[in-house]
Amino acid sequence: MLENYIDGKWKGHSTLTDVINPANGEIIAKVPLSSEKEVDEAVQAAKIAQKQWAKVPAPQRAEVLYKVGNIMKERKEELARLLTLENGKVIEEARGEVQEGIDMAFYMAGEGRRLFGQTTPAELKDKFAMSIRVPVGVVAIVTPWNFPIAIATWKSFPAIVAGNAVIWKPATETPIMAYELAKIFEEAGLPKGVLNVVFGKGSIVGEAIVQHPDIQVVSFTGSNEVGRTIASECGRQLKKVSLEMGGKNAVIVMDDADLDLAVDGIIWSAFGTSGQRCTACSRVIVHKDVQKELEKRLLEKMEQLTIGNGLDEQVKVGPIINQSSLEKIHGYVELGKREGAKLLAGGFPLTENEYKYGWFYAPTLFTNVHPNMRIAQEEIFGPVVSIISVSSLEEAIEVNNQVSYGLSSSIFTRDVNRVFKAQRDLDTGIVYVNAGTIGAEIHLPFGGTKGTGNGHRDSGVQALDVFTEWRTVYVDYSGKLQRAQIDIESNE
Ligand SMILES: NC(=O)c1ccc[n+]([C@@H]2O[C@H](COP(=O)([O-])OP(=O)(O)OC[C@H]3O[C@@H](n4cnc5c(N)ncnc54)[C@H](O)[C@@H]3O)[C@@H](O)[C@H]2O)c1
Ligand SMILES: O=C[C@H](O)CS(=O)(=O)O
Repeated sequence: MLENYIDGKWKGHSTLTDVINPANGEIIAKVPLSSEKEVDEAVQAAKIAQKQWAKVPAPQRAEVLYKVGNIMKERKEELARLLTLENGKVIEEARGEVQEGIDMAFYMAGEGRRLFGQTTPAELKDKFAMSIRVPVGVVAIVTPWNFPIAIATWKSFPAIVAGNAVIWKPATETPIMAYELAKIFEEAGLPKGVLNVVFGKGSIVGEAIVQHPDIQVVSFTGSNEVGRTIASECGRQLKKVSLEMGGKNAVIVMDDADLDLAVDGIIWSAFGTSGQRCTACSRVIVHKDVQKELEKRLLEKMEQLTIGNGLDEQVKVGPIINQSSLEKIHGYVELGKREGAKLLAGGFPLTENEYKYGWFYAPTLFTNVHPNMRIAQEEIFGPVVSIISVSSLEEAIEVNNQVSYGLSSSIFTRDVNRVFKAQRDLDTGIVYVNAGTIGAEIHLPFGGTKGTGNGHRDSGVQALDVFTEWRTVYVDYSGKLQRAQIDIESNE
């Protein structure tokens, strides 16, 4: 039975819901469905804690993150197995996700000794000017089920090292990672109230967070639908909001590409995590001269994919998170057929034998897809790929950019001129060259253009911009009143 973590105490709740292993339908935990009351309790605790936490020197705040990183490292295998149990992703990817969190802990702990501002000459004599980062106060993070620990670390670690207190609402499908991370923070000695975890529905706990007048920042990762609602409420309240949302990512394969490399990149990006990554490849934009050969090699590789329970080391494609996601994916496949795309492989849920009690979908490949079809425009969030044929690099870039999202893109080519044109013209926050669309590193900014975000970034030092304000400080040590903004000569 999981419990909320508020003001350094574990608090049970009378209303609970089941946490289900998507690979076999087993109930693996029960999680609170909290209310506005618990959100307010957490905010009141956070307000008190933050005042003290902000006064702790940043290098000391960072010590807690070093400890968190070390505990995560010691418990890496156990955390990865729990992650596979609640989310379904295959164990090697679960290990990779936990490692992202560990990397983020050490990276952000390093920021405790940097948190750089700027110093600059002042206009006037005997005057000093600088800008420094200051914490915002109480911040909220709202996270999705597809990367339940990594994304939480991308947000909570910069927030905490910068001197804020955090209210975290994890996705109800994957609360175990949140529970474990809170326990790790507790063991690492984080003062009470600096991190508070409130479990519950987005429509209740999420909305209460967004509405709460004492929460200064909402950092959200999830769907566009929810992101828009959050943004409009935050806009009404003039509350800072950082949004990381969906994607419709493409791999471009040019006629000079190493096709085997491109196939490996597509398979990994499209079917890894069963296509349930914001960065997943769901379009392949291929030069017409190599289309047939690419399709042949893709189909051969797809046949070798083992689908099943992610705890089995041989399995490469795990389950879909739940029944409603499975239905959404299948709905898009049926739509693609009606739109006139040609189904080359997959296109159905797996329901027999070992798949009977879980939610599995066969890796699916469409060809003859027109860029305007809905399957080529909308986020499916499952193992479904559409092949679109083009005749030139310019056309490939145009097709890539003709969607309302802008998260990740990739190009396979051996031509350095094409590489430089592509990285200049592809309208996405992340561009890969001769690699698939997934595999972000935590010390670089992560996020996208257009409908994927609102200009903020997770990860990298850029994450600190979400959780800090800039304070500009002028120190006049002349001992007399000097007046800026009037003719400097008159201040002689
Ligand atoms: N760009 C990125 O960095 C990134 C990374 C991972 C996932 N995603 C996106 O996330 C989506 C999948 O995740 P999901 O299904 O968990 O998304 P979701 O939008 O359904 O839920 C995300 C979080 O928001 C909460 N929520 C739901 N309604 C809310 C409301 N009205 N107010 C406040 N909070 C609310 C949910 O409970 C959950 O914790 C996909 O669209 C994927 O592309 C984006
Ligand atoms: O969302 C988290 C992932 O790490 C992003 S990626 O697909 O690996 O780039």
